Amino acid sequence: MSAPLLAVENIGRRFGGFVALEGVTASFASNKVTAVIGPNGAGKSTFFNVLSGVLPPSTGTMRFKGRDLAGTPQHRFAHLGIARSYQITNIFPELSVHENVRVAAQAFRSRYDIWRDRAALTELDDKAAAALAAVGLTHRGSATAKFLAHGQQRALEIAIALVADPELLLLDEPTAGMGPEETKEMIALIEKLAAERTILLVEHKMKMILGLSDRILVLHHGRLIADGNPQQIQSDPEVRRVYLGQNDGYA
Ligand SMILES: Nc1ncnc2c1ncn2[C@@H]1O[C@H](COP(=O)(O)OP(=O)(O)OP(=O)(O)O)[C@@H](O)[C@H]1O
Repeated sequence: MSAPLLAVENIGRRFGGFVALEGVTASFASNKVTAVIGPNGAGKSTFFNVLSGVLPPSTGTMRFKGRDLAGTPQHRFAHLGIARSYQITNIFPELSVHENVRVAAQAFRSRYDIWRDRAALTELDDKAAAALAAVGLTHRGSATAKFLAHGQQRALEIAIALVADPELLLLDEPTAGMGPEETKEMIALIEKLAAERTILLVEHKMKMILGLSDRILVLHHGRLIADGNPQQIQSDPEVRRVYLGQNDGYA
């Protein structure tokens, strides 16, 4: 078995006296889709925020490709190969779709050579075009971002994350607010992206998770209560007990 892309050990996070995440140990192999699920307040966002460098963990260690991430500032995460999308669409509404991605590509590059020469600009344009192609938005490149449909805005957000060429892509509720058709398109996109990188997602749509994920982690009260493939998770008695009476559609 090859070394995991990301390995976390005994990760915890406190907010004052409140323990939002405790003792989570897991490792993630390359080119797999892993979903993180759990009832409201289970610690999913906190886990994501820790994995993407938004919040430092209070306890535990994280290693990415064998490198200890302790003390790594958030902006370095993308350079190391970890990028994320957010739960709330996070784009510049007045810029064009292409400009949104190019600005991200510009921000990602070394600030010293951005305006160096024409070739550097062409490179940024090419990078933006490749990211848009990867999410199927080439045909909307010149549209003003605010006029995109919700599903396309979420795809644009993913394109923005892709300019860093991440090996690990964290998606926070990528289908939030989507109807069945847009959800189907997003699933197809995630499947396509997963062929070339590792994907971790937080989602509430259980049917989607069971169909899409190679592996599912279940958090409850900040603890990892189950870790397995969709079949194992579906038949796990503790998971069933936790979801009983929840409105997450688990069945
Ligand atoms: N910045 C913070 N300060 C204090 N408490 C926090 C903070 N962020 C999260 N919490 C608490 O930590 C717990 C876990 O929250 P978190 O948002 O990680 O859960 P979640 O599983 O993502 O929930 P949801 O499904 O509702 O988004 C909750 O009780 C929440 O109130």
